[in-house]
Amino acid sequence: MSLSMFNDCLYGRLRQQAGQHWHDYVSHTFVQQLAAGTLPHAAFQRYLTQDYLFLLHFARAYALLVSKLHTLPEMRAATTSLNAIVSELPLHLTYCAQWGLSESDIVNDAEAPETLNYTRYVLDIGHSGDALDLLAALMPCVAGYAEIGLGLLNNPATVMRNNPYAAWIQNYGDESYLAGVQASLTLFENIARQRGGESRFDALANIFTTATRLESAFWQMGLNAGNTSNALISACSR
Ligand SMILES: Cc1ncc(C[n+]2csc(CCO)c2C)c(N)n1
Repeated sequence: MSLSMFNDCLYGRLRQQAGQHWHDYVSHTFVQQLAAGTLPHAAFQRYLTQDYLFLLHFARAYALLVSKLHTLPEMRAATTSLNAIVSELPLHLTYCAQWGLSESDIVNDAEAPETLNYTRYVLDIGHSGDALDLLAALMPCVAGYAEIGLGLLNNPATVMRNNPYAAWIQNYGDESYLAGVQASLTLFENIARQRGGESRFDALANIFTTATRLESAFWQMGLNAGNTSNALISACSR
C-alpha cells in the first residue's frame, strides 16, 4: 500500500477540496512534535486519555453505520471496523498504563469539549443522514491517521530512535491496520456509487471538511495541555 491510495475516487476528491483544512490536520504541530520526539509528555497524556473516550463513541458510530447498511458484505465490513476499535480499547489502556495513567484515571476523566464536539458531530450526522453521510464523517479519522502514519514513517526527518512516541508512529504504519483502512475506503466508494455520491458532492464535502477541522481541534487540545502555563493551571486546580 502506498500514499497514492489517498488520491483516488471520491475520497481523493473530498480530501483535495478540504485543502488547507486537510493540511492543518495531517501536518499539525502536535504531529510534527510527535515525529521529532519533542512533544511534551503532558500533551501526549491528555491526547491519549481523551482518545480513549473518543474511541468509545467512535465505536458507537460504527455500530450505527452497521444498522444503516443493506447487504451482508457491507455489514461485515463495518462490523470488522467496529470489532477492531472495541478490541483495541483494552490495548489502549495497557498503553496508557506505560504513561502512568490508570484505567480509572482515563474512564473517570471528563470529556473535553473537543472530544464531545467531534464524536457527537459524527453521531449526529449518522442519525440525521444515511450511510454515505456517516462514512463521509468517519473517513478523515480512518484514512487521515493512515496518511499521517505512512507519511511519518516515510519521512527521513522522523526520529525513531529514542523517540518516546516511536511505538505510536509504528502502529499507524502497521500492515494489518492499513488493510483495515483500505477496507473502509472500499466500503466508502461502494456506498458512494450506490447512493449517488457524485451528485451529493457538496453536502459530503461539507461533512468531510467539518470532521477534518474537528480532528485538528483534537490535536490542538492535546497540544494546549502541554503548554507550560496551562499545565500549571491544571496542577493548581487538582
Ligand atoms: C481523534 C482520533 N482520530 C483518529 C483516530 C484513529 N482511528 C480511530 S478509529 C480508527 C479506525 C479503526 O481502527 C482509526 C484509524 C484516533 N485514534 N483518534
